[in-house]
Amino acid sequence: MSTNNEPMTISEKIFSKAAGKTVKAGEFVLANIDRAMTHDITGPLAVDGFYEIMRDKEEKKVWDPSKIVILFDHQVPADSLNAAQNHIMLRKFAKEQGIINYDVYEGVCHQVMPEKGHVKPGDLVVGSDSHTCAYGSLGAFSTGIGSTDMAAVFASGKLWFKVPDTIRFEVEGKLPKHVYSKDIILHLIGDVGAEGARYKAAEYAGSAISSLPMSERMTISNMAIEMGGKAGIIEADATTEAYLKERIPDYEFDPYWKSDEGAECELHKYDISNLEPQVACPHNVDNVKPVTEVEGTKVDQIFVGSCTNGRFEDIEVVAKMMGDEPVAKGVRLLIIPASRTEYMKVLRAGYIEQFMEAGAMVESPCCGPCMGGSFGLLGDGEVGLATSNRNFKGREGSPQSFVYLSSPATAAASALTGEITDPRKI
Ligand SMILES: CC(C)[C@H](C(=O)O)[C@@H](O)C(=O)O
Ligand code: SF4
Repeated sequence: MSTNNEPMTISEKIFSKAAGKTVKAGEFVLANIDRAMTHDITGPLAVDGFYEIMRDKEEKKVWDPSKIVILFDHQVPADSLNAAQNHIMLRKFAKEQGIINYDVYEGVCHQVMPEKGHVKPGDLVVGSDSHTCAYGSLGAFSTGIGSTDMAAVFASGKLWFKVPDTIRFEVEGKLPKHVYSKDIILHLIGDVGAEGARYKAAEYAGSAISSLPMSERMTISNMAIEMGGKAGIIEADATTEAYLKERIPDYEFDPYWKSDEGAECELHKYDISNLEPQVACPHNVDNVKPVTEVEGTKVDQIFVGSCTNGRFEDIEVVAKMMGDEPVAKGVRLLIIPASRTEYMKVLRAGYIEQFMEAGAMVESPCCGPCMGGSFGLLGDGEVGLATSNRNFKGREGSPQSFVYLSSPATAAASALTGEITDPRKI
């Protein structure tokens, strides 16, 4: 795509393809969207906005139904009359327009989108959800937009962007035992802060990233927004290729979709060989401390799930660490696999029986208590530990509650003791 030999970032390459001409960071472009995702919370407003835009048109059709995906995940199964009405409205819209619609049983949007093969390297993807940056784990430029922007995408398939600058995190070293990609991303966010990557495309590279399996890469890309990032990209490699070949029959690896050597970026280097498990403390995601500084904090509820850490691999870590031990007295352990597919893997491995024996609760795939809009809420003064991505005041229920964020391993260790516990000591 490049017309000269200047090195380009992967974001510049993707926006050049989407704009049909070579563009650089800082330029404003009208970009063609490859894929658009919306869900049960932000979808209804996008649909209303779409009809508003189309009000004078005789034919009120979306630009390309095959490029839109509608999912229900935040309030499922419908937990209020309002949610039920929203589901009805979106089902009707999807049917009329011929749009793919994953219903209440399928899972969390950011798990289902990659899982069902809706994203590939080099794509420009938008979703009306802030954690849409998760699909950067597949080498796409993927970002969250508002419902009114989504209405414009439904109508035209295009959206204005400023091509972002790049902030590149080169992470080297081998992860110590019981330390996971969640600890890496919490460490990075704690280091650069909640605004550290504002309107930049975060790129994650280096041996510590390229050695991660897809499940752990998704955790890292998912949380780019918690440092203000517009995207969170990991260039595609053999691991990505193997994941995509199972899902997109005609997928062919294209080495073009990566940042060129020497492309302009703000570079941050890390060595995680001695990284401790990390915990984000109330009430900000960048309030990150090593677990040893917060161990002993009593917890009332532990939530293992969400688009950040609700995959089979995450839940397996918990199952293995807990073994035959019960959940500590007085603690509620809530486990919610991120999708039906992940749930089935957990089921087939025998872990659901193990968790139920241990006194945990296992729920069908959904966002659950992640953003406090559904069930499993925290009451006044309660302390929650979660494997999700946000711990803002009131995020999981009462504004008088406290949410800590950690890896599944730290969550499992804490479920056994009833207090925040260093998984290396179990
Ligand atoms: C409901 C939705 C708008 C929201 C988001 O955009 O992130 C939610 O998914 C969240 O995690 O807070
Ligand atoms: S699991 Fe949480 S972070 Fe992910 S989409 Fe749902 S509410 Fe948002």
